[in-house]
Amino acid sequence: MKNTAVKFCGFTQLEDITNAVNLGVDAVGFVFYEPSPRAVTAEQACELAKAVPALTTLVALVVNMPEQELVYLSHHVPFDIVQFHGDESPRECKLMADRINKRWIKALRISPDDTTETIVTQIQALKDFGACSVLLDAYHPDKFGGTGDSFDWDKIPKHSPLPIILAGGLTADNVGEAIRQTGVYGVDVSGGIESAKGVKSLAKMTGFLAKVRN
Ligand SMILES: O=C(O)c1ccccc1N[C@@H]1O[C@H](COP(=O)(O)O)[C@@H](O)[C@H]1O
Repeated sequence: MKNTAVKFCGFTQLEDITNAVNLGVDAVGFVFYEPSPRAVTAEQACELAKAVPALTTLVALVVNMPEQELVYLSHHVPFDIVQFHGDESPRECKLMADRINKRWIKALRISPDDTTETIVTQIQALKDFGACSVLLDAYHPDKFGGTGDSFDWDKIPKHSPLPIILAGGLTADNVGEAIRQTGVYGVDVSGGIESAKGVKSLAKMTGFLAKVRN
């Protein structure tokens, strides 16, 4: 039985990162998107990154960030992977990731109009442009992510061109079923492990990881 990789996203507090790392999370994410209640600045992220040990992946989540800002971010925050979570095209993702010499993930926001076939086509395009993984999140008309909404997991391809990270409305109550049903490579959660926006709950992080590992 393979282990499912786990990313916890949207950290704003040093202590929460330390707790997540001690619980054995694979990756932690910082949100660099000002309208988000979980947003951090490059300066704050630089301090928070001190709690991330060498073998835990640090992910920078950005939404339609101008290239110059991303370059600035890459010079100030020691992140490993950039997660594009906006309207960036595969080509734009590649160009920006190449500019900062980082591996990248692209979030696809799955709408009711999407089918397994449209999802596979989009994932193939990301692969062709060099993405290392794809993240599938729920579509929301006014928000880019972190909505707590999930989507129809039946649409997730069983044979994907890239490893799939599932996100959107995951909690300790549904993550076990999500993994059983989809067999995804990894899961990503923000709201489902919080006590308040941007503040993680140790009990919820513990419960979430227990359900993934079991
Ligand atoms: O967390 C945010 O505020 C956010 C803002 C803009 C884009 C993405 C955002 N978060 C990511 O959305 C998914 C799902 O989050 P949730 O578990 O449903 O709360 C996840 O990748 C978050 O990191």
